[in-house]
Amino acid sequence: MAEVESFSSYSFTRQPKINSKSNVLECRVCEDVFGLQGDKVPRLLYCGHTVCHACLLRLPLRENAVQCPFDRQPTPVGNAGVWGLKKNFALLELLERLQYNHERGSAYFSAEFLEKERQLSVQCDENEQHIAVLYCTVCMSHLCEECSELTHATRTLARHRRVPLSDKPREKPKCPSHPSHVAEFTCLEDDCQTLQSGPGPIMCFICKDYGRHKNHKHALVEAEAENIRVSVINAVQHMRKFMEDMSETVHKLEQVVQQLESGEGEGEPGTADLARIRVRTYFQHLRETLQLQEAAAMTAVDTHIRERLCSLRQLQEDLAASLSQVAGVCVQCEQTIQQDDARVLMLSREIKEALSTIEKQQQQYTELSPEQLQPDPCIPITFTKDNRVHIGPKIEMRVVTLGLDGAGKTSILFKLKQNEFMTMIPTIGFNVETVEYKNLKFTIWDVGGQHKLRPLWKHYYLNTQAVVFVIDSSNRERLPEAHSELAKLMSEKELKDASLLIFANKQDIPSCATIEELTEQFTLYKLCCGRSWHIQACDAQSGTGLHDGLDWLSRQLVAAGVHDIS
Ligand SMILES: Nc1nc2c(ncn2[C@@H]2O[C@H](COP(=O)(O)OP(=O)(O)OP(=O)(O)O)[C@@H](O)[C@H]2O)c(=O)[nH]1
Ligand SMILES: [Mg+2]
Repeated sequence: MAEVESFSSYSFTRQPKINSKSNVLECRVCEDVFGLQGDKVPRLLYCGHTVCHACLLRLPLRENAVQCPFDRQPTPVGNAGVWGLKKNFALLELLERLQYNHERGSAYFSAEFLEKERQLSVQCDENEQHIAVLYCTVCMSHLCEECSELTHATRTLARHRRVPLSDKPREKPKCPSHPSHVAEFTCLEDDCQTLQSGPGPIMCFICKDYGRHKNHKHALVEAEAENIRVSVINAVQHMRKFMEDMSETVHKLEQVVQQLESGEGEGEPGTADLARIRVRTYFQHLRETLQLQEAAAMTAVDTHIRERLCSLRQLQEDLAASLSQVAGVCVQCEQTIQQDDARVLMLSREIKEALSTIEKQQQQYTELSPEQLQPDPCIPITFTKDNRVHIGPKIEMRVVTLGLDGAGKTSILFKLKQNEFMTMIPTIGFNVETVEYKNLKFTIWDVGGQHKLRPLWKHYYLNTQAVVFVIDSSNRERLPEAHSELAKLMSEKELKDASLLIFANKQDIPSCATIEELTEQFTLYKLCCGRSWHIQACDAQSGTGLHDGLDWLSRQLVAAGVHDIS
């Protein structure tokens, strides 16, 4: 007994190790801690429950058997009575180990441990200003360290078993219908479980075997509560994991905010500043490039003006000289006709020479260009997409028309040039025409598309600003062939900067492939990735769509587009 005492009434200053196990080391009938020998030795019943020797002695014998106080299962005892029942050796071993540890125990409750107990925020029963950390299982009072020492100072009270607050023994519930009995069971029937009013699902053995829960499914209160605890612990673990994840995200957010605002290290710019710097640098570069382009454009215009003024002044001077010469000859002629006959004859040779010079000058005058004869002070300016300036009435564009034989290339060219649709013969070699449209002058090279002529296409690539690829949309069988030729063109280095206009021709023929079908079949978005391209439905017979195609082409060359300029 002395051993048990020394084990159960340890000071609050000891480690909680033994204590935290003590609830499994108590006899659940008398709530005294089991002993290694004597009255408190734990003995096993047939049903598996363990009861101390003293409590077993108090149980009534029925037909030479003791009934388990928990589940009323009988355990036969022989002539030796309860002395003959087996000791619970596993428990004894555990007890021994704990006791050994305890006797060796030099450790004390750590400040950290006491702080944990304080966090339960239970008031000390002796002094309401204090926070309890212990529970006296005899006085059933909650105590702080100080009050525990003060109130349990006497020799008898010092033996009271005090456990950390978190190890306070759980109270056994009483049966609501039979308050003198412990409610050991809980009913598992749905109706009893969900019952809001009334006695509820917990019950004693009387209710279970004879009363309102007779034949109901049931479980031990302890086991069921343990199940609930396990599921709550799982839920808590789940929540902790959730909290960890959230904290991690919050931490990441913090880091990102910091990196955005102030960068990785001391004095380093954050990503926000870096983005601003990039924008500023980009526009600074753009301004510098624009300034250079503006200067180049200005130089081009100044040169044009200077040359123009120079030639105008030269013409002015030439004409003024001719004018005075003609006027002089006129005067000379008028004076000559006033002279007498002999003098007129003498001067005739001189007059003839003067008139012949004037005739030559007149001839030169008639040979002057319309611009020289009808000078226009306007300076027509067009800006190209790369911000170059074009001075003159028409901006020129070099275009090559390619596609399979019979696609309608020549038909399109002649429709654009002469607005005529003629039955064409296959092109052997090429046709070249200039087509003027708004303020553009297209030089269009139409190259024969027959298989044997295709190796010659490459000779037309140099300096080509745009490729017009013509497809016969009505000939579905040849679409794969057209696709393969277009794919080859797209891989040509010399054409890498050229714009691509695809004319989906012969749209007048029913059942021809639509723009959407061709875009998909030719995988145009992939094939023409990184290049300016456009697919235009058209038919060379009526001319529908052809000018839309030219408009698109002009927009690839001219900055503001022909609509804005013309
Ligand atoms: N219905 C219809 N027929 C067209 C159209 N365009 C061209 N054609 C006809 O298609 C045939 C071939 O036209 P071409 O212009 O010679 O074809 P191409 O692409 O120049 O052929 P090659 O010179 O051999 O490369 C001719 O009979 C044209 O009349 C169109 O839009 N609709
Ligand atoms: Mg042709």
